[in-house]
Amino acid sequence: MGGIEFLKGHGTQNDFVLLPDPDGRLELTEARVAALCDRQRGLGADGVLRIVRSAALGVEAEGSAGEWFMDYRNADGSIAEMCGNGVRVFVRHLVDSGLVSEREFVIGTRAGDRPVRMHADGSVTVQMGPAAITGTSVTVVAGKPFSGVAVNVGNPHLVSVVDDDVDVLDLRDQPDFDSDVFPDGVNLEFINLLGDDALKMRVHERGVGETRSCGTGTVAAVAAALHLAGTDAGEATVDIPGGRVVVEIRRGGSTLTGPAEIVARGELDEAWWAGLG
Ligand SMILES: N[C@@H](CCC[C@H](N)C(=O)O)C(=O)O
Repeated sequence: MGGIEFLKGHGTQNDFVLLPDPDGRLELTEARVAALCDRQRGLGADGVLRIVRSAALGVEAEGSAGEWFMDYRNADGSIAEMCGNGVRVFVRHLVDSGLVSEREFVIGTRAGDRPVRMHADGSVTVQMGPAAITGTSVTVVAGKPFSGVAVNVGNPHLVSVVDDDVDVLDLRDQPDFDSDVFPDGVNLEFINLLGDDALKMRVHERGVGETRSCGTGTVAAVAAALHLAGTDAGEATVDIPGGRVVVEIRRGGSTLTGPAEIVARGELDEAWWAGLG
């Protein structure tokens, strides 16, 4: 008997295990996701993208106009609303594998439907919805406080402008944050402003740790930078350790454009999977 099909992909080095599950048959427990993402005892990834038809998901995908739904999980097994880099990789797979024949379509996510467009070079533009400024808060990295702008892009972010080069921050441990402001946890972005239309960013993701990129984080970062400059519309490149993306913010909406790569495919061992429970 064959194993369970998987693919491995990344968007600006934010990497994912993709699990094609059109009919929603896989039992994706927290333990299975955490084992798959473990870089020593599993395949290794920042998260899992389950590729499931909206119709097979029932209530969770109710009202989605998308044929396909991105069921995203963080590396620790927790469920998150949205993943900007993940959507691009998800789209790349759907188009490359022929599951979708158009270049423009809609993906269902827990944060709502996301219209997408795949370009000739394989890069993808995602309409990310509104990036809502929700207040301010403080995070503490290695004993040093950084004030930031809270932004909701379907999932929660706190963006701090840093005077020193973001490269010097030690993000190995979970930075402290105010759990009264972020009861469900938060993604923490640290940015350098490189001019009016360019940022450099590092990120500590909720449910993962430091990653080499976070798509929703880049949208939050540009929205916060514009907000601090007294405006709510503009475009910027964001350099993250894993590459570069382009973000556009406009009133009530935003777009994220960047690369997406599929790098491997194979089968999980069924006995290993079953043993994880
Ligand atoms: N890497 C993602 C964000 C994934 C979810 C995040 N860790 C959360 O818990 O909200 C992205 O590219 O947006």
